Amino acid sequence: MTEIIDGNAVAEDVRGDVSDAVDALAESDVTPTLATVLMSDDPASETYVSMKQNDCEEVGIDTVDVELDSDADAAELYDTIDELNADDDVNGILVQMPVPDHVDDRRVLRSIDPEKDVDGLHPENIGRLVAGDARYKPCTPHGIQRLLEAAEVETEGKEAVVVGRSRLVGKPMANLFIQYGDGGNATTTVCHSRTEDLAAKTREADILVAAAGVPEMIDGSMIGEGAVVIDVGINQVDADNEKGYELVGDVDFDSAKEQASAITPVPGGVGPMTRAMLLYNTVNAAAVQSGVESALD
Ligand SMILES: Nc1nc(=O)c2c([nH]1)NC[C@@H]1CN(c3ccc(C(=O)N[C@@H](CCC(=O)O)C(=O)O)cc3)C=[N+]21
Repeated sequence: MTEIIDGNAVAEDVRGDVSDAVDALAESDVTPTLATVLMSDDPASETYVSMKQNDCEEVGIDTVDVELDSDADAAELYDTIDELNADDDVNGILVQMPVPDHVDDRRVLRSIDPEKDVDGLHPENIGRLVAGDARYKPCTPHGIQRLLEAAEVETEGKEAVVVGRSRLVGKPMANLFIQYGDGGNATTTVCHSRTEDLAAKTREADILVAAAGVPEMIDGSMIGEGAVVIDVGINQVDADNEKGYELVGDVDFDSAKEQASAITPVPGGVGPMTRAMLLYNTVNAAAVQSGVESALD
């Protein structure tokens, strides 16, 4: 039987740990605060940001909610970041990606105070991650590590194949797989849009992470028997329902499930874990900034 890895359940466990850590910080009069910054009219981005705020409320993290017009000057966003950097009440800053084309997203990530960069995307934090000295692990790859751990999937000595080389997922995921220690020590291949004979690579995977952002591009014929399949895709495709769309992954679930020993669904797989690890990073940020020990490792 193929195991369906339940991201909602594992995320609930993480939120429980986070909530306990928030209670412990309260004894030192510390309340973690996350600022979310949204500069987009995209309904999906709006939904994700409001989900992140609801998650915070559930575990006792305060939020600051900044929304900028998508056609505002880029300077408004840079100024907002400067203000949040200077605000001692704010422990974590998340600028929802993507930002509009007229904004330099690399400058955005560079300007967030690295200690408040709970997304783990500042060059200093990426550098530390690659050096094996991570401060905040980027939320999606970190969440995937937790999912693999929860499903008791060994990575050591295994073939890990990551499809996609994004800043948010593919690059940090591959880096975590090659690190020493638990959740690492995997022989790692990164595939992308220029890879020749993708299927030959993906079929070799013991652990396959699909993070290319192309709906259902990985089907059963591309998966080796018994592989563990982690689907990072959250693609909206038109559908004949109330919302007018449905979410599909980068993996064709039905055919992939025939081959895999374990697989994450979409929705209910990686997505909830990404949000849970943001809470985790925010609590650790609050602890570090207030000089209190965090109950989270
Ligand atoms: N600075 C930044 N950090 C991010 O972490 C970031 C970002 N920008 N931009 C966009 C992506 C996307 N992302 C998601 C997180 C959770 C779900 C999620 O919880 N999805 C639910 C379903 C949601 C639904 O029903 O629509 C699930 O898969 O079960 C989705 C998408 C974070 N991202």
